[in-house]
Amino acid sequence: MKIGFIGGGNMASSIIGGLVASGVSASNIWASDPNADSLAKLREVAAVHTGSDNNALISQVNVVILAVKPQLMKVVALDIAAAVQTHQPLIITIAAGVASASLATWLGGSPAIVRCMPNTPALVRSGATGLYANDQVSAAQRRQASTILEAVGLALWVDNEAQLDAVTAVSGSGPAYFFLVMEAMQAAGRDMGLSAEIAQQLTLQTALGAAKMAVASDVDVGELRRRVTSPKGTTERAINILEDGGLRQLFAHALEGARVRAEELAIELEGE
Ligand SMILES: NC(=O)C1=CN([C@@H]2O[C@H](COP(=O)(O)OP(=O)(O)OC[C@H]3O[C@@H](n4cnc5c(N)ncnc54)[C@H](OP(=O)(O)O)[C@@H]3O)[C@@H](O)[C@H]2O)C=CC1
Ligand SMILES: O=C(O)[C@@H]1CCC=N1
Repeated sequence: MKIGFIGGGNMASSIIGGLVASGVSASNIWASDPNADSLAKLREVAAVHTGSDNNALISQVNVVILAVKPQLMKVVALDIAAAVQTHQPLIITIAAGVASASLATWLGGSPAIVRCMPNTPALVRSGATGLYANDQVSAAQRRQASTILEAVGLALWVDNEAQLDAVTAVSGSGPAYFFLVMEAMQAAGRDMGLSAEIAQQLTLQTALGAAKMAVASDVDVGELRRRVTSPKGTTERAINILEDGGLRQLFAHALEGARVRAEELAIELEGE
């Protein structure tokens, strides 16, 4: 597999780091980006081939990962369309909100497209990615896409593209919800007299420990919560306050808002 990244920013850097750490040779990775600083940072991650010509990259590889900002996707796709039609690589797009049909229209022909939604913990190889393949993607190309995204964490396929909007709401935006909860817990700890440093360390270690336990556990997270909650104890008091405040409904409402916004973004980008 020869893999080319168009756009060599944060996400490209993290995926390249994951690929190399998982045994892919840097000599099989290309990246193109007009930003010389971005390319220099990538070369610090691994000795990949770098350049500024997106079309030259396409002639070298059989998998192209589009990792530019969503708003740039149309102009980049129109520019590489002829080369993609000639060389027929698998196209993997990680841009939020760019529908595979829009991308296929811009590229022309019948391109094999995998659209995916990763998240920022990919930067520390603990990402969660949802993937969708259009009808042109072969079984071998699906395996290639899985291999690439699994290099930076969990990678799960969804059956239809609309489900990527739900993936965006759950795991794409998800790290921000947990960061918000951590911010709130740290602030509450400080308000109760802990130093900022202690409130922060206790909060972060608790988040890490809870996540590790949840992933390793053979019971669901509801049961893990009940095991912390002693009858008439401290946790019960706090949980009751959160439940009475409508936390579950608030989360349902918030995630539905994110899902609807993902739908809106796709329509906005289609029209650009
Ligand atoms: N960060 C996140 O939380 C997530 C990001 N994504 C998606 O990943 C994609 C990349 O995000 P991220 O890595 O954070 O963005 P970055 O801005 O870090 O990287 C994008 C890179 O593309 C470069 N670029 C600009 N124009 C071109 C061009 N014509 N050809 C090639 N490269 C170009 C940019 O250069 P310059 O800086 O000079 O503009 C920049 O180096 C986005 O589409 C985003 O939606 C998906 C899930 C999560
Ligand atoms: O907030 C956003 O729109 C993007 C998509 C998922 C994470 N960040």
